[in-house]
Amino acid sequence: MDEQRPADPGSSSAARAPLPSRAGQAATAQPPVEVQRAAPGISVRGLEAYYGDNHAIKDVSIEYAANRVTAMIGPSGCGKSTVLRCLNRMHEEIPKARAEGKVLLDDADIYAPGVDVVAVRRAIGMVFQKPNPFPTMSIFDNVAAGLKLNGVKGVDLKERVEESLRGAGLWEEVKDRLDRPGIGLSGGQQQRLCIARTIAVQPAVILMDEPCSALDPIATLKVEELIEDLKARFTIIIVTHNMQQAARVADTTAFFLLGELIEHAPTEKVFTTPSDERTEQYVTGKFG
Ligand SMILES: Nc1ncnc2c1ncn2[C@@H]1O[C@H](COP(=O)(O)OP(=O)(O)OP(=O)(O)O)[C@@H](O)[C@H]1O
Repeated sequence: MDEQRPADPGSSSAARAPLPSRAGQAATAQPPVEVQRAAPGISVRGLEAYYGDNHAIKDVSIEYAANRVTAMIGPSGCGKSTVLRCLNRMHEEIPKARAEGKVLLDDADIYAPGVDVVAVRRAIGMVFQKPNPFPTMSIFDNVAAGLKLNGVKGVDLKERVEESLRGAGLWEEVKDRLDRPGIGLSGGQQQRLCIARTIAVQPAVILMDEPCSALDPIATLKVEELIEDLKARFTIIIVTHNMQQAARVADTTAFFLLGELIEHAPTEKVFTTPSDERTEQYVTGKFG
């Protein structure tokens, strides 16, 4: 990592505050978020990740600020998805894959011995590239399944499903056909259904791995608007290949190259006056 780069935005106490100050973010024009529910940030220290002998992630330290959207960008194979999967311990599900280092969620290391991995994934939910509703289930059951799979008990299912579909901006479109199959929805609606399934569990953080790459421009816009709304209640970390998308949705952007974090700064700075030459070459399309 470049020692000369500016301090990570959202670092230390800023990541914990309900309304994190945006130190060094004067260049960003975005208004402050009206936080409806304070979510913790994630602090990564010295993360190393391997696939067998392949040392894919090298000494990554980064602060993902609370109630903010952080985008991770970089050329194919630079390690964005691997870092993302390390943030909720999905990486270790891949045979021969392992990770070292600390990932702190509100000061608790999710890699500490004895940590309940199911609880980690409940707190840090994930939305995937391709919408993946359960094919045999209704719209209602798809959302309720998120709760059942995560062992959430004692909630009013109907209430939580409605609240989650509203939160995902889908309620008005599906309220009269909750018993119809989830896969009968359009691609964009399916992705919002998957987001509803994720938020039904009330995680603190939502990880998104290229959530719009299978969607058309209109569906993409809806999901991007949704991401903007969701940060009032969740901390959002998104991997995207699309630099315009990062510029539209992210408060801060992290640029990765060959498994290393090169630069993490307010999005506008990354795209206009990056500190590292490699970032500049990437964002101006000179490689990648
Ligand atoms: N399941 C896997 N098994 C072995 N190696 C993997 C696996 N997934 C990723 N890798 C390797 O880890 C490195 C980082 O890959 P990763 O998928 O995290 O990059 P990425 O930036 O998300 O790429 P892309 O933008 O193409 O999705 C690459 O060298 C890749 O080949």
